[in-house]
Amino acid sequence: MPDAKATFYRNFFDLRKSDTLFQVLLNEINWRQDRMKLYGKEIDLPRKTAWYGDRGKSYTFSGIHLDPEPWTPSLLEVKQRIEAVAEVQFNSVLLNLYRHGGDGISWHTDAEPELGDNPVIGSVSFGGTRRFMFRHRQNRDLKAEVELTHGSFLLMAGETQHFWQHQVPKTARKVEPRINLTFRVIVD
Ligand SMILES: O=C(O)CCC(=O)C(=O)O
Ligand SMILES: [Fe+2]
Repeated sequence: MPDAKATFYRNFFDLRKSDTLFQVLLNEINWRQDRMKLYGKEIDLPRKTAWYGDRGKSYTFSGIHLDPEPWTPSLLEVKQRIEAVAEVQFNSVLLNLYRHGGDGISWHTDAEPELGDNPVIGSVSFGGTRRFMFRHRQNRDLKAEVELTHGSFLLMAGETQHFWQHQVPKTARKVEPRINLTFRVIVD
């Protein structure tokens, strides 16, 4: 991918660890149903979300203001493992729960001002495989995609968020529930 710095690690967590983390996160995370404005109407986001992190690192996402809940042991375990390769210290994580194929996230960049200029985003997936698609903002013919499998880790850095949008499309196929964790660095 030109104008990007993205690295994919397929089996970053082994199967046993991934199975455990999926179950623990499904049960222990305080999943919320957030809403967003779409053409003047309030609608449910097509996924459940949660926001955990260091105290005081609050964040605005799609017009929703989120205060972080305190780290849990399993979140800290995942954070430590990915920090070893990401070479940054993450201070917060946005979690997404895609319950079925009707859940997804549409085209966007992770370019909120809280993230600074060239954000490092560490994205970990557990559960059902979903497509993760990229498209270049200036040249829409430039595309890339990766299957985000159980236990995988996608690291995005450098100018990726300036030049590339991403999405997890909804699908009519039968897919298992999926948990995604996007670790971020909120700068103050
Ligand atoms: O579920 C994913 O893999 C992507 C989530 C995402 O793009 C986000 O939360 O900003
Ligand atoms: Fe994103």
